[in-house]
Amino acid sequence: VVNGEEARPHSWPWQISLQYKHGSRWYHTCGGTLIAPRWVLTAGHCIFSGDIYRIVLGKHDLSIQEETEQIRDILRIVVHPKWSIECVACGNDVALLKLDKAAFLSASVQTACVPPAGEILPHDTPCYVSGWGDLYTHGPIPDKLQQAMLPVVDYSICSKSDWWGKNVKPTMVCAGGDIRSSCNGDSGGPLNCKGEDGKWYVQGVTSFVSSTNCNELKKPTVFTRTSAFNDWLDEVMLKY
Ligand SMILES: CC(C)C[C@H](NC(=O)[C@H](CCCC[NH3+])NC(=O)C(F)(F)F)C(=O)Nc1ccc(C(C)C)cc1
Repeated sequence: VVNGEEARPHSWPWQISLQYKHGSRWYHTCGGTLIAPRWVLTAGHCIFSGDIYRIVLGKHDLSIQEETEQIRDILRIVVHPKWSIECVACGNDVALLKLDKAAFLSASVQTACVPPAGEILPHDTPCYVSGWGDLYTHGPIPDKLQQAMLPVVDYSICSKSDWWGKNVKPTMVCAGGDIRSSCNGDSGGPLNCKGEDGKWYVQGVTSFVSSTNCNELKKPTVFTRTSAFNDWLDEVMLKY
C-alpha cells in the first residue's frame, strides 16, 4: 500500500497472508479474504501451479510470531476458469482456496461479508484497501499491515481513455487514483467497504495497478468486483 498507514492490529480480521514455500522458508506473496471458516477469496494471478502455499490468519506483524496467528494448509485451489495471466485486462482475476481445516473465529480472525450480486457502489464511496504489499513501486514490503482509504471511482470515469480505457471491464471496480494505491504484494487482498448495516463487505479483490508506477495519477487501483462473481463463489463453495 502506497501512502497508507499502519492498520490498528486485527482491525481487518478477515485479511490473510498467502505465503509460498521457497527452500525451507515461507514468504508472503499475496493477500486474501476469509469469507467462510474454510474459504479464502484471493486473486487468480496469485496462484502459480507447482508452488506450495499456506495461509496465515490473525496476523499483524509478519516479522514475528503472534499469539493470535493461525496457520492452515490449503486443501484445494480453484482459480476462475476464465482467468488468464495473458489477459489481465479480461478480468476474472479471482480464486477460492479451501483450508485443510476451518479457521477458529476469534477477535482477530473473522469472516468478511460478500456483497449481494450486482451491487455497484456510487462514485466516491470511501473504501479501505489493506495489505502487506510494497510501500512504493519496487519498494520494500512492510512488516505491519497497512491500510489506505481509496474512494470508489465510477466505471464511467475509470474507463476514460486517459484513465484505464478499455483495460477496465464492468466486472471490475476502481478505487483511488490519487497518491494512495495498492502495490505488488497487496494482490488478492480485500477492498473493504462498510455497508449501511454497519458491516464490512469485501467489494473487491486487488488485481492490478499501473505497471510503471503503483500510485500513478488517473490509474486507480483495479479490483475484481466481488458482486460480479456471486454465482461462481456459491457454485465452488457448494461443490468442493
Ligand atoms: C511493477 C508492478 C506494479 C507491475 C504491475 N503489477 C500489478 O499490477 C500486480 C500484478 C498484476 C498481474 C499481472 N502480473 N498487482 C498488484 O500490484 C496489485 F495491485 F494487485 F497489488 C502490473 O503488472 N500492472 C499491470 C499489468 C497488466 C495491465 C493490463 C491491464 C494492461 C495493467 C497493469
